[in-house]
Amino acid sequence: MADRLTFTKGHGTENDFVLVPDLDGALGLSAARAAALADRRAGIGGDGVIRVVPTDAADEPDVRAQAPRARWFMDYRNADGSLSEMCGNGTRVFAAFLRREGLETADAFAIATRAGVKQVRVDVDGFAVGLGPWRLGDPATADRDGFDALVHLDDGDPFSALSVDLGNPHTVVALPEQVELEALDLTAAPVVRPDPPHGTNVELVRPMGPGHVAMRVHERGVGETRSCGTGACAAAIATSFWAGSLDTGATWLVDVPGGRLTVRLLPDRGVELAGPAVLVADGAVDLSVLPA
Ligand SMILES: N[C@@H](CCC[C@H](N)C(=O)O)C(=O)O
Repeated sequence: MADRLTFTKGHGTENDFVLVPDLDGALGLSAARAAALADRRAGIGGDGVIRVVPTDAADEPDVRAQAPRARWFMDYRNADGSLSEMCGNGTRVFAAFLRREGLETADAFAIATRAGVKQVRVDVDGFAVGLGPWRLGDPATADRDGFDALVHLDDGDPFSALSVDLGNPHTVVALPEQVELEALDLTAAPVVRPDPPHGTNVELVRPMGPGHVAMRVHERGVGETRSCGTGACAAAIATSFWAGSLDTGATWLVDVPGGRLTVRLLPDRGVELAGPAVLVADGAVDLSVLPA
């Protein structure tokens, strides 16, 4: 029998992931293998691939340093194989996997990520995860003008935008009233100026009412996805900033094509994301069809 790689497929508001358990850290996960697993025709299919690995077996010293506080590391790669620092929806699906497998048994625990240790707790609808601290990309420009970037979607006028860092980079567009969110063409990557040095995820946001926005997202390393957890936090933070009230304690509902997320703004630039996590299937891939 050929050697096989076991996996679990999961999603959070239809942001979908292939989870690869590497419980002794012996397996590793190359960019080419992650991209092959994420391929929706020749692989399993997903917006990202998450290796589940003991924190003390991580390659990066900054991650290994988190081992005393968090036992498991969410090693995240986008569908194109690129590394990302953070994935908000991924943290919930990762947490659901750890609990189902008995790797974490408490209702609250910490996980290691490239953006630092994150606290997870079981919540009514799934899990809630602290994703802070956040920061604005260029606070001086943002404070002066409300915006620090421009986003070009096609040949039309660019949209004003605000960069928000949640460990990974985001650029949030405030859509003018006459522009329909559903009508936007996100098949091509938006062009952002000034050019973000490490690329960016782009969120297009429409206010729906007090504490409520709708959002579509073009993810770095993927394309348009049906949800983005860190993007939902960035959307809530940017919308609060534009409204002049970064109220801690405020709760935001963020509607995405794949469902609804809840974002809570917390003191000291904290932010908590809550939403569902679904483990859909388990299987095994013949290693001979995957790149090393
Ligand atoms: N979908 C994720 C974000 C995944 C990483 C992102 N594409 C990046 O490169 O930063 C989320 O739920 O936050």
